[in-house]
Amino acid sequence: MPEAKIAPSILAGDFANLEAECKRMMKCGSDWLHIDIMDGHFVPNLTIGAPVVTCIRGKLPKGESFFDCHMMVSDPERWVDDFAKAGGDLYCFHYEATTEHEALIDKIHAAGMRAGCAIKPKTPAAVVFDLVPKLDMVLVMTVEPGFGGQKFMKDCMPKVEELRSKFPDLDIEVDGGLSMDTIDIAADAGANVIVAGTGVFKAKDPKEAIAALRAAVNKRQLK
Ligand SMILES: O=C(CO)[C@@H](O)[C@H](O)COP(=O)(O)O
Repeated sequence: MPEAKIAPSILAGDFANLEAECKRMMKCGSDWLHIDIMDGHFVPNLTIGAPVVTCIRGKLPKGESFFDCHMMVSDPERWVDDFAKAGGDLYCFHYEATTEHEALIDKIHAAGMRAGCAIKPKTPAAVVFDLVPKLDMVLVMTVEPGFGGQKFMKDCMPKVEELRSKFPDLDIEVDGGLSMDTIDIAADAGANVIVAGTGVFKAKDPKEAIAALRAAVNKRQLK
């Protein structure tokens, strides 16, 4: 299983102070920054677009901070070049948002980013099996995408188990409701990239929370 990566979701941060919030998470030991892009169409919520990501990238140099862009958008092909220019490192589109998966992955790679594919809770893991050889990551959503602060859906774990047993070296990300209460279930299933918004930003000590999430994934790797 690849190494643990903890990716705080800045959706749970203070959007009026994004630079400070991102730097705070990096100082607290986060590996990646998870950036939730919502278009009000693919999901019933609106967040930020490439201009905001460009501004954050201006304050956090590439190479020192990894931007994991979760594209909850219809027509994900449309934004690839903008997010590459904005300084995105990983462009994770939703399987449900396109029919041209392979072409999109090629486009993301050609733009210089890693490619991820996310699946919603009701989408079976098998839809991505044939894409995995081309992908850098699969994201198994553990809530319906659209909002932070929702309850972790444990019944998505068989999909993580299925993916981990077929693809031991794949980065498998989980996102939604991850905290110290739920991390062991996700880590035992085989997830190694952990997105946590509320669980980190609202923790009494975010540094401790990040370290504890990482320790839970590492503990599973030793089993
Ligand atoms: O993509 C999403 C929601 O659609 C997530 O990234 C959430 O923003 C995670 O927030 P918490 O559930 O950890 O508060």
